[in-house]
Amino acid sequence: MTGGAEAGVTGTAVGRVTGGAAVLTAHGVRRAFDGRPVLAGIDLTIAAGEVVALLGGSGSGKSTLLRVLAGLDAEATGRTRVRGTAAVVFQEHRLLPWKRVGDNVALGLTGPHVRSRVDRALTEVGLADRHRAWPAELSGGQAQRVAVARALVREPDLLLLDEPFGALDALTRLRMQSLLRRLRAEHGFAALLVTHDVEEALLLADRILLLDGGVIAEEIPVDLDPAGRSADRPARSPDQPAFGALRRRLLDRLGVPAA
Ligand SMILES: Nc1ncnc2c1ncn2[C@@H]1O[C@H](COP(=O)(O)OP(=O)(O)OP(=O)(O)O)[C@@H](O)[C@H]1O
Repeated sequence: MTGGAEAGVTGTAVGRVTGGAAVLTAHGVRRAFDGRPVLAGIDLTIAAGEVVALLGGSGSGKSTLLRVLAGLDAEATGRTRVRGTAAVVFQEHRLLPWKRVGDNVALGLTGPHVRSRVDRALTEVGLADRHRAWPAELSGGQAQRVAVARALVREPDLLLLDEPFGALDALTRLRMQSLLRRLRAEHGFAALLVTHDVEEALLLADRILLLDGGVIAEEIPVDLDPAGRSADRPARSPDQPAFGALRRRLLDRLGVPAA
């Protein structure tokens, strides 16, 4: 998906991103359901290559905001702009069950090198040999890897991720988090990650935004080791004291009492 104009939200693809430029800007985004405001004026900028996590309580409007930014909500108002190419990964894999894995990844691609691009993307998510499998033959984690490959094959400047690992078991989720860190280090895409999971936000993000009362109520830079700018740097760990302190601060802010 490329950032494009949708009724109510103006968005224009204006070419590839160059270093340091904002890959996403949103200004004054509002959305109400049945007269009840859910987004009440959101301003947001994501720099090229930056990973931003969007945290907030259940029903705070995280998925609504992501859908607006993805150009999937015609009713929202405000301005959004994506520079370059954006791709979305949802909590459910959304693969077409009647198409083989490779054809799902290739969906909508044109040009002479589709097959090799698809093979490369599947290899990058560890599924080089599942090209001809049907979605029903995959585990939940594998299906979600295919969904990531389908996004990756578009060489996105920005990934919009809506609870992408939320339906996976804890071990698979950890594997997917480290896959995302590695892919980000290799490809340098920016990402907006909607998550319920404070630890996931701290492991992956450069910056955390707290959505509350329809606005970005707080912005917290994650001042820990880089979350994967380079594949060989040690990954962040929940064992680090600074990590624990930030986790506690976020849980307090979300109203989760200390154990
Ligand atoms: N299509 C819709 N019609 C009516 N109300 C909606 C619709 N989509 C979302 N809402 C309402 O908007 C509010 C925000 O929903 P949203 O799914 O964006 O929250 P969320 O922060 O992603 O929640 P969760 O963390 O539980 O997924 C909720 O009160 C929800 O009921």
